[in-house]
Amino acid sequence: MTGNREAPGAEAHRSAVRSLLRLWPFVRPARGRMLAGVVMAVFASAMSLVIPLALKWTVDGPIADHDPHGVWLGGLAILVLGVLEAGLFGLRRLLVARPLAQVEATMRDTLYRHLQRLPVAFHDRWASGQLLSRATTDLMLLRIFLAFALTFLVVNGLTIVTGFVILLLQRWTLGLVLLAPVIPLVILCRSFEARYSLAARTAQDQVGDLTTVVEESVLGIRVIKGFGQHRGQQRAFAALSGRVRATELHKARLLGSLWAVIMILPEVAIGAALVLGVREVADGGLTAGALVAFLSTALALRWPVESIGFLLALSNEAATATDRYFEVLDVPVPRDACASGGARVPEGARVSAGAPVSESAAVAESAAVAESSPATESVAAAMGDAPVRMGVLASEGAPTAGDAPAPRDTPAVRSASVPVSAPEAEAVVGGGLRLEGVEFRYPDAAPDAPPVLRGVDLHIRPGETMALVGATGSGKTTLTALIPRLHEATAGRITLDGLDIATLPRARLRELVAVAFEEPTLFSASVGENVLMGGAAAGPAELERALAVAQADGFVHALPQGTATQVGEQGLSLSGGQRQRLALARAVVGDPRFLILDDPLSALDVHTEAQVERALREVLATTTALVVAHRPSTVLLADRVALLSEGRIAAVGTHHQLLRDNREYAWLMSAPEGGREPHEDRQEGDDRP
Ligand SMILES: Nc1ncnc2c1ncn2[C@@H]1O[C@H](COP(=O)(O)OP(=O)(O)OP(=O)(O)O)[C@@H](O)[C@H]1O
Repeated sequence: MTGNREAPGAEAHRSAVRSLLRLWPFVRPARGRMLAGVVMAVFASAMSLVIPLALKWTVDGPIADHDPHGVWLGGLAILVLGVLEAGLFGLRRLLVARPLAQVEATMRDTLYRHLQRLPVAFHDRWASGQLLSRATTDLMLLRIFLAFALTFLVVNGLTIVTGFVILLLQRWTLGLVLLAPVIPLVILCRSFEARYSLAARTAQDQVGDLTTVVEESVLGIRVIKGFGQHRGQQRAFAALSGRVRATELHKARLLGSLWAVIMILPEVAIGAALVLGVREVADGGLTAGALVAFLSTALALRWPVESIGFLLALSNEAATATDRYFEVLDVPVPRDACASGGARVPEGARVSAGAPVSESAAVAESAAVAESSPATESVAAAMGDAPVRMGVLASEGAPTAGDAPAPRDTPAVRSASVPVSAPEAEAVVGGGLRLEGVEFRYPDAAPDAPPVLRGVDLHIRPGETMALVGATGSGKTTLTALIPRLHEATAGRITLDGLDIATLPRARLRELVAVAFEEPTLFSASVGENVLMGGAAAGPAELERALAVAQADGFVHALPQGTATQVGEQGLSLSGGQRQRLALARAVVGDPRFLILDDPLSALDVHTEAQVERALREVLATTTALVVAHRPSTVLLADRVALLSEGRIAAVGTHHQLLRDNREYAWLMSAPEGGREPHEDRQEGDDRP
């Protein structure tokens, strides 16, 4: 993933409260305990307001009357109130910790599931660090807000109101003196909120960019070291990190200035009340005990008032985190992607697309996730809709008439493990893989750029293997990505055994089609788990067969724990050829009806390639396959070859026919002379011979 891709920018003006209200569907299951926590915190704060009253009673009563017994009683009452206050605060923490950890886990789980269901085009557009930071830093900010800031905003707000009522009741003149700073403070807080929320958004986005750079540097460490780019990379990182630092300092300055005013104004007001109060005591208008109680109440309100600054800051950061979270969750998921696994988004949490399911489903799902093993879960989750072992639609249709030779006569009929619906059985008559007038343009392509594919017509008959050949950048990978609907064709239609893939449920489509990509991606799991991702119903026997087909059995069994050996992150502990063979094994393990291979042998040495080709021939004989090929040896696996040129299928025929009749194909398949690459013979901008 590249760091250049952007995440949608911040809305400059939005209400923090409105943003935070969107958390309700997730918070609802914890509402009982959260409310109980607030009640406890209110009681605890009430204790802090009752203590000054006990103090007043002690000073004006037993101390004034020189009653040692009463003084002890007063002291004991104050001690009990203090212990109660501390105990209630501790209990509150215990009460909310578990449900809020669950809220965070559910939100993270929902985000992850949603990401798995979003189309590839979304992942092309979003930088990985932006998604990572939403799933980690932002959710942590939200937990802190829910566990701490939200409760204390309520409790401290109530404490301040109650405290001022008590102060006004005790001595309204002195109470008004303390109330005087409220108006400037409210104005200040409003201006702070607007500025701080912008700074918080910038900081959180910058942390996302920084995460992307760290991730890319770690994954690309070989390239960075190989090209001695560590200093350049370090400079780029330092520049980004400097920007994060500057934003954090800006936030600290904003918070610091708010805090200074929030602390100074009440101190000044308390000082003024003290002077006036002492004068009243001297004039005999007020008892010493009443003044002590008044000032103790005022001092008990210091922390609630002073805390408003950073509670507002935390709330703004949480509102920003909520916006960032829902920016992803609001991206519509293709409807059938939801249907296959269920969109585990609490009711009301998502505003667009896909039918949200109940929050209890989300929680139950999260519990199930927690019980499964991390490795298996991560692999299964990475697959999104883990494929069920493929079945067969029905008997093959006879090859249609055409000018090319008939495919090998090995029928692609196997025992069905997935029930075949009536429409599927009817549709199979026009069997094979067919592309009709297919057009595709990348969503982020320049508006004036021509589509990558325009009017692609191609028919691969049942059981046939078709090689797809074309110049670099001609759109071969793009075309293969349309068949399992990793991207949606912008026009035209693609049918599998006569069924339009646009109407097939995505889960069904993925059962029918298996893909091995040019870049073999492996996950942090065992070799066996990586391969078995290609066939949920496949067992040890299928695993062994797939490894043998991909000529991977030799090296896999030589690994310390055989198929149970863990491959490192992204399979980097294996060679490129080994990874490619495992990716191939994964594609064939589910015995797929349609097999799409994107240059599957590119990283193999000639001897291994020859061995893999031999084994692949057996697999290809029983499937309908499209194989992207750059080399004659790979092309020879196919019955026919399609030449992709300028976004269209320019020619279809056997390898030898095309070599003879098509200059572009002959040029693409010819070995470079004298070490010169074919494109060196051409003019700049000319992609054809
Ligand atoms: N995500 C994307 N967004 C925009 N354009 C893209 C994207 N992916 C590929 N392209 C463009 O689409 C065109 C076809 O790319 P594609 O990868 O399909 O070619 P290819 O024939 O498979 O090339 P190669 O033989 O080098 O693998 C290229 O011009 C490429 O720049």
